Amino acid sequence: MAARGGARGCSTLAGMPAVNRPASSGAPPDSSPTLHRAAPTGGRTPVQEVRIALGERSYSIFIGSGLLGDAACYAGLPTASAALIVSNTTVAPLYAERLRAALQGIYPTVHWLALPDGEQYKDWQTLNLIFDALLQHGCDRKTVLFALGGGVVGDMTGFAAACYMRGVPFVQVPTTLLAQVDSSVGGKTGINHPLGKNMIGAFYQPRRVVCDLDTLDTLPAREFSAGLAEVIKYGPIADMAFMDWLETAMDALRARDRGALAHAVRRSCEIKAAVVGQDERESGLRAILNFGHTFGHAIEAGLGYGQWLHGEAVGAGMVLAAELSRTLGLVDAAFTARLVRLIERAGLPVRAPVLDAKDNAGRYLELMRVDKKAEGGAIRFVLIDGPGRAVLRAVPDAQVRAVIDACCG
Ligand SMILES: NC(=O)c1ccc[n+]([C@@H]2O[C@H](COP(=O)([O-])OP(=O)(O)OC[C@H]3O[C@@H](n4cnc5c(N)ncnc54)[C@H](O)[C@@H]3O)[C@@H](O)[C@H]2O)c1
Ligand SMILES: O=C(O)C(=O)C[C@@H](O)[C@H](O)[C@H](O)COP(=O)(O)O
Ligand SMILES: [Zn+2]
Repeated sequence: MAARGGARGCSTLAGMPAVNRPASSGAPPDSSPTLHRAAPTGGRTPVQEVRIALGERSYSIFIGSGLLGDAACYAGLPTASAALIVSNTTVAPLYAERLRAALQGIYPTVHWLALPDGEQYKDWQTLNLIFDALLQHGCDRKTVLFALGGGVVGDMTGFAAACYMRGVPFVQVPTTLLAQVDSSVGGKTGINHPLGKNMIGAFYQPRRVVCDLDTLDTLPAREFSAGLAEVIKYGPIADMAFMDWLETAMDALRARDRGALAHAVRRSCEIKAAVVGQDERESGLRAILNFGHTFGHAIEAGLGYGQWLHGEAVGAGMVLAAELSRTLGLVDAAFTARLVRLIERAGLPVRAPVLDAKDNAGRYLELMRVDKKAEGGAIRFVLIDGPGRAVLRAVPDAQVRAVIDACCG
């Protein structure tokens, strides 16, 4: 499929069997260990493994309870004389010691670094702290980086790994819901620019992803809701059965029920793995993962990074993108109402903020013109082309303006 402007049905996962079969099938063998665990005890969920099939860059995503401190999760990774755990000032005190203890039998030296916490620090200056630490510790080109934290730490650590000595291995240990269901998987790494979100970066895959569901217990409710936005995203773009399930499981998810969480993280990772496995560098299909993001990134940059959380901006952005799809006749009002209700039930804002009191729509359009999906000055939106199907399409400014005017503030 080619996600190019205009035509219906050009960017869809519907009917693509790869999305519905476990991503583990067909993956080439690698050095990932198989985690053998006894039946769950003491409320623990069994360990699940999702494979992302990218030829020699294939890797496993482990999902379960108590994984962070389990050395078995890190067996079979590249050998090195040192590892560097990159975290932040909030997550490091909670979890860095547990990860360090698990890694100390594997790497002779385990260094760690805590970056300042916040989206506003996803920039060059903070990225440079990782290079400073690597050089000050005399880290060589085999050093393995471990990203311990949310999407900000993960995106920056991955980018640092892509750049340091032109590439060192890295592992994602995501501790937010958003990072477990989305940012730790698929190899998009990078930093923000004041003029545009994630504008500087690289596609660079981790060697493994270890999702410890227990870490979500300490996540603030607002951050948890933000993560739910990226979970909800997978329904309208790829899997309406998952959206049905989310409608029944939303209360359990928000109560952080382990079983519900395990299913949400696994299914999200399966869908993302299937998409990325077909289009690693976003030449087409992968753009569907950007549903809600064209508007969402404008909100983040327009308000100033960190004012609205990424997931909050994506939640309101999905409402705008769904409404745009409706005005173009791609979905009906019942579908958009259903999606808006689900986003609301996740504890997310459904009305986008006003970015400019004088010309709000003009400001949105200005910010969206730098979106990475734009071509020749035309902004291209991920639209819902019938429930469970997404399409990438340029839309005339006047229609975008009308939706912004109707849905903001
Ligand atoms: N690479 C990708 O494919 C991709 C996908 C989606 C989002 N992203 C990026 O991810 C970022 C958002 O990630 P995020 O939502 O994880 O935000 P985040 O990394 O800022 O983490 C959210 C907050 O929760 C704290 N935190 C993390 N884990 C915790 C825990 N277990 N207990 C208590 N506090 C914890 C963090 O310190 C932070 O304050 C954005 O920069 C976004 O652009 C990237
Ligand atoms: O993995 C992808 O592809 C995504 O689009 C996932 C998004 O949730 C994520 O926010 C991503 O970082 C956005 O990518 P960008 O290329 O629009 O910056
Ligand atoms: Zn996102």
